[in-house]
Amino acid sequence: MHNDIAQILVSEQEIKEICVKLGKQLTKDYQNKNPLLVGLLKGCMPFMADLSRQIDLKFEMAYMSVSSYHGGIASSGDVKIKMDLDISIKGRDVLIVEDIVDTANTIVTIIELFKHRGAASVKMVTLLDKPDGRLREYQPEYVGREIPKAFVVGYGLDYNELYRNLPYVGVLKPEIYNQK
Ligand SMILES: O=P(O)(O)OC[C@H]1O[C@H](OP(=O)(O)OP(=O)(O)O)[C@H](O)[C@@H]1O
Ligand SMILES: Nc1nc2[nH]cnc2c(=O)[nH]1
Repeated sequence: MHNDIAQILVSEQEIKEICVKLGKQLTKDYQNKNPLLVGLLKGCMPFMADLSRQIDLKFEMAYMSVSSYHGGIASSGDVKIKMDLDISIKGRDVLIVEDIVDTANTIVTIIELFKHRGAASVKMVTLLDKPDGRLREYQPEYVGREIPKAFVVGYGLDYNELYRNLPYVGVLKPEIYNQK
């Protein structure tokens, strides 16, 4: 698997440091609130597991499965809810946890939905932000690392459902895409 990676963009060590830093900030900012962390599956999984253990507060966690990348490396622009939340977010301070913001189609759609459902506040924390990929205007409140406009895999991020288990974030070798 590691042989398919051309370049590591965010190392395992850097990811650990990002989780510690964001965890401290969120602990401070949500001190007197009762936040609900909402992870957007599947990509959020490793980040949510590591980040949540760095937040020194009592909070609930919930998950929603959304997808707009139907295989390959291009957003369809069509955000599908594959599994919805199992709790009400009415009146809650929601913190969405994501692995990446790219076009921002996913996050803008979900924020609109959560506001419509009556959340008291909706903010987001993302491990990666790719500002050059934007198709919609959006600035995440909490960002681990900005990255350039390249398709990345690892630490939750997939290519055709593979590579999510890489412990770092990297760029695939071009021949991997060309095999299809
Ligand atoms: O800003 P955008 O261009 O909308 O891209 C961001 C979304 O893309 C990925 O999800 P994907 O649709 O690939 O589903 P997954 O989490 O199951 O991999 C990622 O986890 C974000 O949810
Ligand atoms: N795996 C992966 N999914 C994404 N979704 C939006 N951008 C990306 C990306 O760079 N890699």
